[in-house]
Amino acid sequence: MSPAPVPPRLEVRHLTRRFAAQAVVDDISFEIPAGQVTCLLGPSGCGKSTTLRMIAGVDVQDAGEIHVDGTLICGPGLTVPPEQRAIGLMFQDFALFPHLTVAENVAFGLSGTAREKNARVAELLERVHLSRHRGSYPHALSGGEQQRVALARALAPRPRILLMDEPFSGLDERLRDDIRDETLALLKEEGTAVLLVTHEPHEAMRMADEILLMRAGSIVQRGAPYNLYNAPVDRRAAAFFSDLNVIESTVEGALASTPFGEFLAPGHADGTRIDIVIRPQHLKIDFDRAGRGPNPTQEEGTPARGIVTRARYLGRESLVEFRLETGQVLKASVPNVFLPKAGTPMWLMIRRDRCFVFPAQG
Ligand SMILES: Nc1ncnc2c1ncn2[C@@H]1O[C@H](COP(=O)(O)OP(=O)(O)OP(=O)(O)O)[C@@H](O)[C@H]1O
Repeated sequence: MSPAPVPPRLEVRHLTRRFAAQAVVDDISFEIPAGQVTCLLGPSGCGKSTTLRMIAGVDVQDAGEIHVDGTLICGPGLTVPPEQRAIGLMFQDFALFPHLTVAENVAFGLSGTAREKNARVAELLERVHLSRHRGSYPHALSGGEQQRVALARALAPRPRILLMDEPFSGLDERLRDDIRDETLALLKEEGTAVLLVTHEPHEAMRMADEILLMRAGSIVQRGAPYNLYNAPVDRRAAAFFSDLNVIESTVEGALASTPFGEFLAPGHADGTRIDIVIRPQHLKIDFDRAGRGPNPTQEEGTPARGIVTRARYLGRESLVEFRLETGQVLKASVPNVFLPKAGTPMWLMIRRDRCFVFPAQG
């Protein structure tokens, strides 16, 4: 007989929360297995924190259920109190206890003998490289160190689930990526199921095994970061991850005509207005040779001539803006330093395999 399937560590079914008759979380369902980091990503006000608060037990849903390891903890007629949920919390303001030392902060939620507690505190402080600060008070630590103490404190009781709400947003920009990587390594070692709320796509891409993209209370797309970036469900989902170029067209005979040649628009009826969407890094640039550009290719289609209107160096790449003969402005992102003068004619090609075709918005 095959073993019974392991239930997900966290399972949320049809969760709904209304304020003044408006659903700010509207029938969402998802699951997180042990050891997985899932990011709830979306713009401000889309319902991310409300979702987290219901799972933590500090807010109660109007409908739906929450299960941990296959056991109902919150549903019709049942609400397990927050302190009995084995769920750890880590929020933006780490809220360390100022009158307790680093070691005392980490030990705060621990049970067991003094020896067991000391061993767990020592293990975690070692892991976050803060052993030498065990006797320090929070005010004597940097923001990044305080964040690591908060992480150690949240993980100390070995929670089954860790909920993190914008945990890195109070930190210096330059510190953040290092701390994200360190945090991720520790979370993976501990095998906790993590639900991390963020409005920053970069953070979700860096941290998540799975992203749940949320908009106006609903999950509009879910999947690995690669899938959300490379196969967005709609133009707004695509725009969440980078700048976009949008070329508008109308379908005729299953084809859409553009300055870059004709595009297939299967499944769109004749007369449908569509947006052909492409990220700036998928535009290619070539030089103008006395009014001539490169030959058309199957992959890149027909090149279109444009005039440079602006070029800016952004560090890792340069952003060059062009005006096509149709008047449309397109942005191309080019690695390293590429700063052609305004007015320079150049040729643009677009990676057809990187274009998305959506019905026009609005
Ligand atoms: N207690 C409350 N009473 C009334 N409305 C609320 C309450 N809590 C949240 N809301 C509303 O619910 C919506 C979702 O809020 P929520 O904090 O979940 O969004 P969020 O996606 O986490 O946003 P942010 O990233 O800005 O924190 C917002 O419009 C908010 O004003």
